[in-house]
Amino acid sequence: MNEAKPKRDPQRLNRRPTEDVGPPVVQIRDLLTRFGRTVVHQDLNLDIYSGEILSIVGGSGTGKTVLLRQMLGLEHPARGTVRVFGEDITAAGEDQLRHMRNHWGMLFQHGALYSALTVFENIALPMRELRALPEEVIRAAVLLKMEMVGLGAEHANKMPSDLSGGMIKRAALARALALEPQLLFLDEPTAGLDPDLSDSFVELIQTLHAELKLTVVMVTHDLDTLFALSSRIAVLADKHVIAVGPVCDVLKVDHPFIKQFFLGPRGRRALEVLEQRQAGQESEK
Ligand SMILES: Nc1ncnc2c1ncn2[C@@H]1O[C@H](COP(=O)(O)OP(=O)(O)OP(=O)(O)O)[C@@H](O)[C@H]1O
Repeated sequence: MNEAKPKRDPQRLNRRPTEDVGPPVVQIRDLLTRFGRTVVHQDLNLDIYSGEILSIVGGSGTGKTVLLRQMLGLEHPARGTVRVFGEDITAAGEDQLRHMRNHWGMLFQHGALYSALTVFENIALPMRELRALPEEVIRAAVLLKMEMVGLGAEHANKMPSDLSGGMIKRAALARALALEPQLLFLDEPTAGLDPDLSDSFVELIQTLHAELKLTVVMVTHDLDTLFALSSRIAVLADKHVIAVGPVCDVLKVDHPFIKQFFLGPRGRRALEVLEQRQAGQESEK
């Protein structure tokens, strides 16, 4: 069980999921992130294991997006290491990073699709950038990805501006899955979707996570999404990870952010939904 007080022992901070899941897919050690005089992360440690959905939560400006960008090698910390699949990406060159990114998928909240490209071309883009795949392979793969995310082939030649918000998310997810990544990064995946679309997108992520055996790293403010998807939650506060674990463990940590975020009216409502869903699953067994 993690405690709220800052501590130096990364192993205690990063208790693994109960089953043996091998070495971490992402391992962050002693991270220091600074912008000018502002320190965003200090002594931040985090391990993310194969096959889990790890959600990062924290107050506004606590450095969730920056942390995600550091895992992608898009930003570099002032100190510390970020290893992805064992490679220290803080020390990797651009060529190596480009190669490594072929094993990751990313779904960003903004700029999800290129507005000047059709849905087909958007999803094909990562495959074309490899410059190694014949056109018929790309075509078949794009249509397969579209099917996987529930987008019919009739949408292939549409422009993003012709799609609904939910369809844009699905197309962006298809593009994130284009190169069959083992690791998927999601930044606010359900932001901007109404509750029904949000629920169906969460179900889609659940299905793909199970079928493709993905490891997922997600940043979200949405408690329903968080509770529905997360294997574990990492809470960012006081410049580092103050708690990480399954939601039931994190809720026991005595920290003002955790109380306010999870145990306010919205948090309680989302927890009730989670408990009802779990009770339903138990009675189905
Ligand atoms: N390129 C940059 N230059 C200067 N400051 C930056 C830069 N990028 C991020 N910051 C600062 O770092 C802090 C963390 O930013 P970040 O966007 O990661 O927060 P966040 O936790 O994702 O917040 P939110 O939940 O509001 O999206 C903020 O104070 C932000 O202003």
